[in-house]
Amino acid sequence: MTESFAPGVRVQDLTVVYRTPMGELPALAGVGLTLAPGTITGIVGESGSGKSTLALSLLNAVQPPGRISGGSVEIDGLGDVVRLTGDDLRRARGRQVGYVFQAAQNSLNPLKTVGKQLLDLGRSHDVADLPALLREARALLGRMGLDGGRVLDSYQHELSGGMRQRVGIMLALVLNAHLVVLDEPTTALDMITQATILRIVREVHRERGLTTLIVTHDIGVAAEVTDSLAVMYGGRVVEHGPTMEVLGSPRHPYTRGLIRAIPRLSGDIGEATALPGRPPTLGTIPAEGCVFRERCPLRMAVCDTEDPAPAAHGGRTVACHAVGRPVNFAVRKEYV
Ligand SMILES: Nc1ncnc2c1ncn2[C@@H]1O[C@H](COP(=O)(O)OP(=O)(O)OP(=O)(O)O)[C@@H](O)[C@H]1O
Repeated sequence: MTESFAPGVRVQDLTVVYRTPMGELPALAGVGLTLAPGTITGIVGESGSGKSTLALSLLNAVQPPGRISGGSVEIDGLGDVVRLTGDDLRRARGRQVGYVFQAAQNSLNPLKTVGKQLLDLGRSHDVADLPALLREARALLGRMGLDGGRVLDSYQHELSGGMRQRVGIMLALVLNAHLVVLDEPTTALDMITQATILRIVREVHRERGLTTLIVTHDIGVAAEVTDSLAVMYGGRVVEHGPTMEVLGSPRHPYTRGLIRAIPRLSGDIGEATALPGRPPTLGTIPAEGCVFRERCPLRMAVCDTEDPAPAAHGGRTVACHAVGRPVNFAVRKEYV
């Protein structure tokens, strides 16, 4: 890959199942998602909606008891990563796809300093100039407000959760990958540090011409950094489009509910309305019909039997039977 190559990513019909006592159950069911080259895409949704599973699939890194049972993940310059195996897959991870997993704070090796682990990473990817790699790591850590030299000489237990998280972000960026996947990159951080990290993620994204995917629980984080936003529910992408459009005029009833549930900084906390009910688990995702119908104020008869396919509505895709159809006014009035 060349220096300025931001890859596009096309996830098509992706299904991932986990083995459970009830048999193999889908955590992702026929997911489609396109990441345009050079953009930052956010994935939001409640716990268990499949965000991390989708992020892992971009690296073909779903671990047993899970497996990708269908579909493809085409990354420009790499091909379908679902088909990559062995050395090709190992080389792609880190070098072409940089990633920070959700548990990044705990994923360092406790027996080696950060610097030693960085050198191991460099060697495993055949980096010829290891001193340059160390310099780059120190510079990235410095930008994130840390003393790079000190951090590289430290063991995991000598670093706070927030420092380890920043080490994780450094490791995702240091090999100069052009597709970067960040799963909850700022959860362990206080508000000020979170803002700093997000600014750096955005700056590095722009400077290097990356394609970036950020998984987050936090719609505020998504609003701040992403160009495009995918909303997940029950293993489906229910709405996807430009972030400001999705947040400014959400169309899927789940997206609306999520946004109404956010307490505003200014104004009455009572204005936030919790979404009634709970998200489904693998065992309770309905086998047919719309996965959101139990909590949906726009439920219609068809929702019980047909899983709505994502359909284009302007620059957006929305998977809902009620969107784009005339809806019973009494229901709408109560809901809007
Ligand atoms: N190792 C596993 N074994 C069985 N089920 C799993 C496993 N990992 C995830 N799941 C299930 O798959 C579904 C999707 O999980 P996933 O972690 O992708 O969701 P998520 O949206 O990232 O949630 P969170 O925000 O809590 O991380 C959930 O129902 C989860 O319980």
